[in-house]
Amino acid sequence: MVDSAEIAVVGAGFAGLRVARDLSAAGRSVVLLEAADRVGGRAYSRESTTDPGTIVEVGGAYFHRHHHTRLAAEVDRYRIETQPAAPFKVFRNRLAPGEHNSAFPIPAEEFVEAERILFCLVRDARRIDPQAGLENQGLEDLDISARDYLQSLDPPPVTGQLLRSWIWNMMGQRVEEASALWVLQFIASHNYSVLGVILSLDEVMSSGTGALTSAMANEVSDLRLSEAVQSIRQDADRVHVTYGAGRVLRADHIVVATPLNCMRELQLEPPFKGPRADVVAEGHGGRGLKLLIHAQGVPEGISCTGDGIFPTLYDYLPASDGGRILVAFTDRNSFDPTDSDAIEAAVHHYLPDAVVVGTDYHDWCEDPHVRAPWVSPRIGQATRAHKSLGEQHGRMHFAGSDVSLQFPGYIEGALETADRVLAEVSD
Ligand SMILES: Cc1cc2nc3c(=O)[nH]c(=O)nc-3n(C[C@H](O)[C@H](O)[C@H](O)COP(=O)(O)OP(=O)(O)OC[C@H]3O[C@@H](n4cnc5c(N)ncnc54)[C@H](O)[C@@H]3O)c2cc1C
Repeated sequence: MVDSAEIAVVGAGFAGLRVARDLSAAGRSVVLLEAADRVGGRAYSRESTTDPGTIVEVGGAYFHRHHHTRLAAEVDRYRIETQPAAPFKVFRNRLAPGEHNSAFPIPAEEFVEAERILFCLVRDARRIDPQAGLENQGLEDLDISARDYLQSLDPPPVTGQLLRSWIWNMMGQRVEEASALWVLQFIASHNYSVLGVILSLDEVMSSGTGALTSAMANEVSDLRLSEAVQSIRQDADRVHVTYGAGRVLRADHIVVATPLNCMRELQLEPPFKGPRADVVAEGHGGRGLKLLIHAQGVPEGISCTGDGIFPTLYDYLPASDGGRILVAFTDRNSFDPTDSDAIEAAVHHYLPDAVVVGTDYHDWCEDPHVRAPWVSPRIGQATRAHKSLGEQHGRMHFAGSDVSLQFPGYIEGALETADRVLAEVSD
């Protein structure tokens, strides 16, 4: 086994796979080191634990071709079969006061005010240049809690609850903990469209993301699984990478494509300095929890949004027993996914007749190779370090959705940073 390469890549999620595959194709000598025993990282399709034989996504799944063009190109390259996300036909929205059981749940008496709120969101998102980094644009006044920001807009009740529920879902943090600036960044990324964010949950890969990540991995010349990197030291000529049981790999460059919340466990020499060092040490605050709830007695195409401990609960797949597998979003601080009584109560909040058969999930916060689900900064972090998180550090380069400028928190963001890093190491 060689102990040197032109380029070492750390982490075989979408970012690391794309970098290592394209460098392999260009004839560069590359070694991809992955701590887990599988590729894909936070894109993880596997057999359901509640419905054996059914493949489910416990991590990233949804995309929209219009916005997520790099991912669409990968899907097309390997002829990966896709299908529309389950279309919603039945609505149970608990958006106090009352229920609003329609696809567009805003009542007529709120139309004018709802339009004003959407205008304010788009107006404030327009202050963001998604390519510039949030720390460089004088946006500190927006880096406040999403709760305080929404209160300042004074939305009418149903519109306000709808926004709080979706923000909780998309940010993986309650509105009091999530940064309004990060919400606005999502809107800016999706062509300055609020609906663009919600409608980006459009399409899924029929056999799971694993089919795509395996196809990408097959084109990587040297992939080493179950090999965690511990330290990276660089001198004037090379980087020295210590991994596995103390082995050392020498390379001209290294691409670190690990989740942000794992970076503080890597011993880097020289270390980061300034706000970047602080934010890496703190870790981001995303705690999003995606639960796959196998239930009977629920209508096909159900969609629930509202004031429950699950801000959203919606249809995902048919189960083999005639029931449905639903997706619920909440966050790991607010909810214990092992508490089956709490799951039943949370489902009954929207669907009193449902019978819960079982629940499946992956605890990303406890996964030692990931440490958190999708990226969602703590209030005040993004205006201290955003673009700088992905900046080249000598011979070290940084990729991954968590350091993306345009699509952080999405698979597309991982591929976006791979483009940047490929350009850096080609110079
Ligand atoms: C529950 C959930 C739902 C999501 N939903 C969506 C969605 O619907 N649509 C969407 O686009 N995105 C979604 N995302 C986000 C998306 O999955 C991620 O942003 C994306 O997959 C991250 O890719 P990545 O390559 O940046 O990092 P990762 O996929 O996390 O890959 C990083 C890799 O680094 C490895 N690693 C860590 N430390 C080391 C080390 N020391 N040495 C070697 N290897 C190491 C890890 O094992 C991992 O394989 C979701 C994420 C989660 C968790």
